[in-house]
Amino acid sequence: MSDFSVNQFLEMAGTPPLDIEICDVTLRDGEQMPGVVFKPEEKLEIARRLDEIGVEIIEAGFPVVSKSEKNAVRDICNLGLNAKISALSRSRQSDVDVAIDCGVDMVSVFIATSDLHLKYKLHMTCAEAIRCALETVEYAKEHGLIVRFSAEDATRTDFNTLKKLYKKAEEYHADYVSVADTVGIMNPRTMYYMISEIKKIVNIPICVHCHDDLGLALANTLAGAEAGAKQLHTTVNGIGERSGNTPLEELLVNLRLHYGIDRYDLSKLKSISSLVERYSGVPVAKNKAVVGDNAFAHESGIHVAAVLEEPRTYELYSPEMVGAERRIIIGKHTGAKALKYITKKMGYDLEKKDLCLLAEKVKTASEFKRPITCDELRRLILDLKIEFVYNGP
Ligand SMILES: CC(=O)SCCNC(=O)CCNC(=O)[C@H](O)C(C)(C)COP(=O)(O)OP(=O)(O)OC[C@H]1O[C@@H](n2cnc3c(N)ncnc32)[C@H](O)[C@@H]1OP(=O)(O)O
Ligand SMILES: O=C(O)CCC(=O)C(=O)O
Repeated sequence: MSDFSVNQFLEMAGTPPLDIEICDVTLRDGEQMPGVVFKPEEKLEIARRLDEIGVEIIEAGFPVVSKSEKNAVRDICNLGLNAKISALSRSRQSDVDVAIDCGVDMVSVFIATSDLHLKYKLHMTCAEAIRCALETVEYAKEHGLIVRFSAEDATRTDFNTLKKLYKKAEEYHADYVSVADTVGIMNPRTMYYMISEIKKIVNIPICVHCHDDLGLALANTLAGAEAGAKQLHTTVNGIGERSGNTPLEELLVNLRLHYGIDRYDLSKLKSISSLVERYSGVPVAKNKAVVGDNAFAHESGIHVAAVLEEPRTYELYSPEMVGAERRIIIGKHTGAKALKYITKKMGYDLEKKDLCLLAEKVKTASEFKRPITCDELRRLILDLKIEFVYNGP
């Protein structure tokens, strides 16, 4: 039996096959989340885990940020991972030099191209910014690097200017052009349109780097991929600037369920999520898709009764698929069937009428707005003052 239920509308709606790769930027954009600092050894461990999952590219950092950042990027390059290692670089030869020093395979040369950024941040004309970027792309290529050219704030940039710039970057032998939706302004329809149009202009692969300011980063990334974008950017748990980036775990599960891409090891998603949660100090919301504590937790009596017979009734995909576990919670919404299951596991054999009485007690006891622990449940069973068979420890 499959690990997940199939969406019958995929075939009806027509779903294109995707030709994609993942570039995970947890160690760079993820770390730009205010307050997040990964220790060098933590960066290495995250890189190893990303490699085990099978992401094709790891953006290991932005080496000019600090000495320890540079060392960490270098150490990651020396790990001998399967993934290609990339570093971020401003459109400056000196930034590329530091990346080369680290031994990276790839460099992401970026320049902001929107009027807002040119005027208020770079204090450059568009022509000056383009010159800087192209010279840097050329320099990085001359030094044997794979080069991604990224237009920062691409989605708020005059589209004709942007298309010309991407074409130029291709002429300067960039290996990829990147659409950075830096402030998350896009929606799936506009992203699909934008990527489709860029695809008509350039023959090199396109990257999409989406931010979640409107909660659409994942949807926009998928829309970009459907339009033909090759390289999809992610961060573990979606950490990153402001509202964060496209979450790796959500994207990979979508790629599996909706597009049949099964080369990534999804069973490591829960553990990398917990690791990054711990290292970053950014708690994962309980109700977060795929890796939240409640992703496979059930309290409602009707749900639990069904899940105990067949988990797929209320689980789209199995917890095992992503390395998580199913949990049955006891609380206000618990019914007799759930209690039968839980009490049996605790060693009790209670009659139906006693389970109903126990359910009432559980509902009263859980008015303090929290789940009931097994110890509390045991006390409630004793409170019933009934006869029962106990086979527990
Ligand atoms: C969309 C993104 O995520 S972009 C990446 C953002 N990440 C970071 O900023 C990482 C953390 N940053 C840092 O540690 C520091 O800002 C550093 C080391 C990068 C630079 O530090 P400083 O030299 O002190 O510069 P400062 O931060 O004050 O200003 C940024 C400088 O970069 C320049 N700059 C910004 N983007 C680019 C670019 N793509 N290409 C060239 N120059 C750029 C700015 O014009 C400014 O230049 P100036 O100092 O000559 O005025
Ligand atoms: O496109 C990229 O590779 C990075 C740009 C970026 O981090 C952003 O604009 O948010």
